[in-house]
Amino acid sequence: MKHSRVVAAVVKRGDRYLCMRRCRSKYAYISEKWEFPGGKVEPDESDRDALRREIKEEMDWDVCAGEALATVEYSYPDFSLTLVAYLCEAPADDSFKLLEHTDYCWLKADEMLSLDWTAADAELIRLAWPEVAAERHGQKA
Ligand SMILES: Nc1nc2c([nH]c(=O)n2[C@@H]2O[C@H](COP(=O)(O)OP(=O)(O)OP(=O)(O)O)[C@@H](O)[C@H]2O)c(=O)[nH]1
Repeated sequence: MKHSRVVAAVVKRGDRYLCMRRCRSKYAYISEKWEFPGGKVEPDESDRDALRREIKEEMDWDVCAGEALATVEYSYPDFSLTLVAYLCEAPADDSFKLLEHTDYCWLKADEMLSLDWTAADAELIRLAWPEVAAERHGQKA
């Protein structure tokens, strides 16, 4: 099974985070799901360089990765990944484009789990904001 290292930017502006919706994909389990912007790290590339490159490519936006927020190991039916999320302050210029996504929104941490995330991202959110996951679990019980 193919394994990739994937970096994702959790872009923060005030108390909200940037959530992006993927395009349709041949794999139903990631098709049109919500994710954080980013992509695969190429051989000999650092996480931070990969993040800067991917966000430039898919949003024409200049984002600089800050501290690592959380790492998730996840296996989908056809491939596996190590997903590393970095916290990033939103640049003052927020004129990004949707070159590879179909939608976006800025949500507070306690609102994020209302979206239909990829399974890896749902796990990442629970790991990064455990209080939000606990609160949501409590509401459901
Ligand atoms: N960018 C991104 N990808 C994610 C996240 N969560 C997650 O499971 N993935 C998966 O990780 C893989 C990243 O691939 P990608 O398509 O975004 O990146 P890429 O442009 O480098 O890949 P490509 O050149 O093969 O198309 C996809 O299979 C995607 O579904 C996430 O939060 N952000």
